[in-house]
Amino acid sequence: MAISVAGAIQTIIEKTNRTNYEFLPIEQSIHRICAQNIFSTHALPRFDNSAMDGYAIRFEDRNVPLKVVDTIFAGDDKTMDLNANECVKIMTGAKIPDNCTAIVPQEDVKELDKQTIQVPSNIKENQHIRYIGEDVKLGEAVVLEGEKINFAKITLMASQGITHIKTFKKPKVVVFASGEELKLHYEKVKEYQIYNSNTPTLIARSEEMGCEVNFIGQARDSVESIKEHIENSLDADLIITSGGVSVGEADFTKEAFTQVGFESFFEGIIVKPGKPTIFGQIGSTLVLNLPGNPLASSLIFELFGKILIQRLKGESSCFPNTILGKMDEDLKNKQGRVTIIPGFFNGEYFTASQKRSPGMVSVLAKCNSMIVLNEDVQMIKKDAPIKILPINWEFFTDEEKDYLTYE
Ligand SMILES: Nc1nc2c(c(=O)[nH]1)N[C@H]1C(S)=C(S)[C@@H](COP(=O)(O)OP(=O)(O)OC[C@H]3O[C@@H](n4cnc5c(N)ncnc54)[C@H](O)[C@@H]3O)O[C@H]1N2
Ligand code: MOO
Repeated sequence: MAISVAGAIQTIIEKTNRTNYEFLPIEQSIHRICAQNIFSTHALPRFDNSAMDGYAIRFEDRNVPLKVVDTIFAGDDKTMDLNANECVKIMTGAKIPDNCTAIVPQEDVKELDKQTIQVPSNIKENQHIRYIGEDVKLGEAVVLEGEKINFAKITLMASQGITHIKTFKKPKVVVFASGEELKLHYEKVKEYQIYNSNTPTLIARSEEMGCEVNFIGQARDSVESIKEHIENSLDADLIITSGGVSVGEADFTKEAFTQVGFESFFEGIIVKPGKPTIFGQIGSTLVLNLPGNPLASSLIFELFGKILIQRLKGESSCFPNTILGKMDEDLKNKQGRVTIIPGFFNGEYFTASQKRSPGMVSVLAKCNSMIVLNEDVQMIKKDAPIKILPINWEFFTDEEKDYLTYE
């Protein structure tokens, strides 16, 4: 029985989670998912310090000549108090005297003689002081379980003296396809054969998403061959196949999966394209059977496969997020199923791809995003607000844009 889009997502979330972990040096943890809660053990700044090279003074002394009694450098371990009408020369990052209430930058100060300075009277109390804990408080969350490690989290961890971090292991994914008409790209094709473009696509996309992907060749269209490929893949967390899920007479995928103890969670999603998608498991290995049609298989991977992999990675952000844009021209739609429309978003307008039949191969090479229309949508008017889901998305463009924000 085919399931709704929302039901399919719910099932994927319920059936998928992550527990295996490994410890990594923080520099190698980039793009991995944190498997522990880390809280700060050092406040940042660790102590009140100067943000400028200049003079540390008591604010109440700003109108009188000040005697320079000492110099404090960053890294000095000096604890002191200022007496009335005294100041110290101080460097950026150096610990300030306990009762210092303003730093005056060197260039704002008038030297009266070698030992005496006068500061401008219009300075502000607490200026140029970086206070303990204003950046990171003691006990504040640094990285939480389920968060993705990016360069900025590495900054935070390094600033806390953390050397290693518990991360979820990369999900192990196996990708293969079946079909007598298919040849892999390094093989010779006869006139009646085509290249298998789905397997390399799904391998690349899974790898891009942070999986450890194994390539195990291609099954022939026979139950025995597909079974052999499945049995060889049962140490994986996820098997992704494409093709053979429909009702054709040469579609042996279902039969082969049944024979190795496949339990299905759903068979078919009420979505266009990609309705014949199947999701289930064999033992502890999850299985996503995508349709053979190349565009259908890629779009289903984008909407459902990515959620599945986010979950397998242990990432708490696993639901698709959207960006608001506008439709660049009227778009007609056939009602009945939730429909995935690939297209190109230029930062303001979304242009639906003219080519989008499920069997096409070339479509996503010219797209960077998609929209997902509810089943009752007949028409999206030009300029209507729409929710855009990124696909190939890096925030760069080939035309130079004015990126400044104006009042
Ligand atoms: N009578 C029906 N026929 C079909 C139905 C249906 O409901 N009733 N559904 C159609 C839909 S929708 C889809 S999607 C396809 C799904 O078919 P399969 O998943 O069984 O895929 P195949 O039959 O093996 O192939 C379909 C198509 O895609 C090409 N293909 C397959 N694998 C690859 C690959 N790895 N790389 C590139 N191209 C691939 C294959 O040559 C076929 O052209 O079924 C419809 N039919
Ligand atoms: O679902 Mo199949 O949608 O034609 O490609």
